[in-house]
Amino acid sequence: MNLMNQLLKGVNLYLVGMMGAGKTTVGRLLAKELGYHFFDTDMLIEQSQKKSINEIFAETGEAAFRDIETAVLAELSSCVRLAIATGGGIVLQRKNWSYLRHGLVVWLDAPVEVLYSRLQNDATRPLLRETDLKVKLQSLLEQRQALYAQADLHLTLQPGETPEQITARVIAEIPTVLCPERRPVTELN
Ligand SMILES: Nc1ncnc2c1ncn2[C@@H]1O[C@H](COP(=O)(O)OP(=O)(O)O)[C@@H](O)[C@H]1O
Ligand SMILES: O=C(O)C1=C[C@@H](OP(=O)(O)O)[C@@H](O)[C@H](O)C1
Ligand SMILES: [Mg+2]
Repeated sequence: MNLMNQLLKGVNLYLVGMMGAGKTTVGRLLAKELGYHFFDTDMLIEQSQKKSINEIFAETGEAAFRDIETAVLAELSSCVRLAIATGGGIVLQRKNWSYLRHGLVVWLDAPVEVLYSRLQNDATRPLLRETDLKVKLQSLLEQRQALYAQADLHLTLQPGETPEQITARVIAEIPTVLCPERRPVTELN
């Protein structure tokens, strides 16, 4: 077992952040690097409801979606050795934090311009439809920033930073949370 796994002891990693920040993309890579299992709360919701996120929002509304999201998170929090990509709104419900706190919460904080460039042609996120995308993203970020900031680890992403580079940075920063006296690890044996 490598140093990182000795430090983590199976603690789950929860990726939080705005739509388009890269939680699903980086979460998958993180799981691979750590020998963890990858889960995405949105994917689990769509599988359990046999509907898309768009359909759930359209047919039962956002409140119902949030209840399902909490139920999925509760299930996941009872497991170990998971890298979990959450939906961008998971931080909104206080009860979700009682589950997130079972693990290590990582905020992938990408600039609005980057989110905008990635989501311009996206049709899978109901909250971004029929609206001025950049204004909406800015407004959501302003509403949520203080919540995201409660994460254990805050990674400010740079334009052009690849998913692989971000994954490596998350891993390097984990010891600074688990062993506060430590600085980022550059070499993991
Ligand atoms: N570091 C990155 N560089 C370039 N594109 C990225 C990066 N991370 C994610 N993407 C792309 O941005 C879009 C949103 O990524 P995704 O992982 O779904 O974000 P989230 O789960 O946070 O909403 C996808 O098209 C993905 O391929
Ligand atoms: O920010 C939000 O409120 C949402 C983010 C989405 O997930 P991603 O962050 O993976 O896009 C999805 O859960 C839903 O559309 C709501
Ligand atoms: Mg996602």
